Amino acid sequence: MAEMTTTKRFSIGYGLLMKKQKSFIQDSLVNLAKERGIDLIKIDTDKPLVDQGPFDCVLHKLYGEEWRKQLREYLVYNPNAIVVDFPDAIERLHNRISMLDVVSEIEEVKSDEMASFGIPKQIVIYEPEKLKEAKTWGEGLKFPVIAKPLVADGSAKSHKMLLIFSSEGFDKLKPPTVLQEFVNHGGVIFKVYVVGKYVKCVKRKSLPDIAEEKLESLHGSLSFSQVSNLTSHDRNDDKYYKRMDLEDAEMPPMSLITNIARGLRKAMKLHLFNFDVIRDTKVGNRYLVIDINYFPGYAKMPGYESVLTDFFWDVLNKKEARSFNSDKELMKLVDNNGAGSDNVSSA
Ligand SMILES: O=P(O)(O)O[C@@H]1[C@@H](OP(=O)(O)O)[C@H](OP(=O)(O)O)[C@H](O)[C@H](OP(=O)(O)O)[C@H]1OP(=O)(O)O
Ligand SMILES: Nc1ncnc2c1ncn2[C@@H]1O[C@H](COP(=O)(O)OP(=O)(O)O)[C@@H](O)[C@H]1O
Ligand SMILES: [Mg+2]
Ligand SMILES: [Mg+2]
Repeated sequence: MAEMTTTKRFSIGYGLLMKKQKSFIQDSLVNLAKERGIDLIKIDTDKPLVDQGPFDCVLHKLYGEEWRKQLREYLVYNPNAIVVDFPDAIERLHNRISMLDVVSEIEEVKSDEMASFGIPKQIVIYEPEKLKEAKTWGEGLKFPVIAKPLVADGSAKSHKMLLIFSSEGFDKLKPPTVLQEFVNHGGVIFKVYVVGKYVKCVKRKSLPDIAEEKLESLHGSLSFSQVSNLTSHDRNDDKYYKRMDLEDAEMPPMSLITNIARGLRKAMKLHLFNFDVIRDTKVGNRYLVIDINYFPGYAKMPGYESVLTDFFWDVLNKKEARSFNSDKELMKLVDNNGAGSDNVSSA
């Protein structure tokens, strides 16, 4: 025990919105990290980052040019600090097209023998009027479709969705919008949490299936809060979900899930994210990734304190497979400081 005092301590500065601080920075996490020699320290966003710390690592879920500038500056003065994760890499997840594009980048190599994966058919639209002229409605997209805001920046607006059954439903669209084919998936969604090398898959309830026979009588659109109304009354919201035993739902093959997770982690150069997966009821062993979120609600993950503490420890002791601030990446950040260099997309 006496030796403990000589062990090096590490500090992690966190830059998180109030809501995230409340859910993520719990005493149980702070204390466990402390026992492992890691101090979690709140970053004061009203003060320049360079005047704070020094931190061995900066953990954040903050956006905007001002914050990027702060991070860049911090790295210039603290070149050995580790930033989890880089804004350029995170940004890819703020657009529902680039977000899922990455899935096709890893698709071919990783499809399992027993199961395959991909994304639902989708298109992006800027002018809904054009969709009225039937021909533009191309690429074999079939009703019903889900209209999702193109931008996924965490705002309430970016989570507002419509289920569209016929072209009349386009009237309510506020473009730019992604139209994605609705896929029946048995009312169960799999949320896969990724924390560096760690992968955890949990089940959650989702939108109920829409019977084919029902479709002829369905027109226009429904906002998500109304979705349960379109199914027969025995499937109505709570009652339906209570009866539909989540526990009975079969889990996806873990080998497939970990392969996707590893592929995404490497392709996106991100360490902290989750993704939503559904199983296409029609096909059975086909899995579709529908959403990827940066730094999700980890506190909902069983044993999140030890998973995150292990990850911090690995990062601080350089045990994470991928080196963080490799020269190249640091250069990109620093370069971006100068005028005219906009070639920093993570694609
Ligand atoms: O609020 P929480 O804890 O439910 O976490 C949200 C996530 O829920 P999940 O962990 O997947 O169940 C949520 O995931 P979903 O989009 O619901 O799949 C988002 O990651 C959300 O972040 P943002 O608002 O999109 O920036 C997350 O919200 P923030 O807390 O990061 O704002
Ligand atoms: N293509 C789809 N087919 C069926 N259900 C879907 C589809 N896309 C989304 N959903 C349902 O809508 C919910 C919200 O969509 P998602 O893309 O995850 O948006 P968000 O970023 O707001 O979580 C999902 O959790 C799922 O229940
Ligand atoms: Mg989601
Ligand atoms: Mg999301």
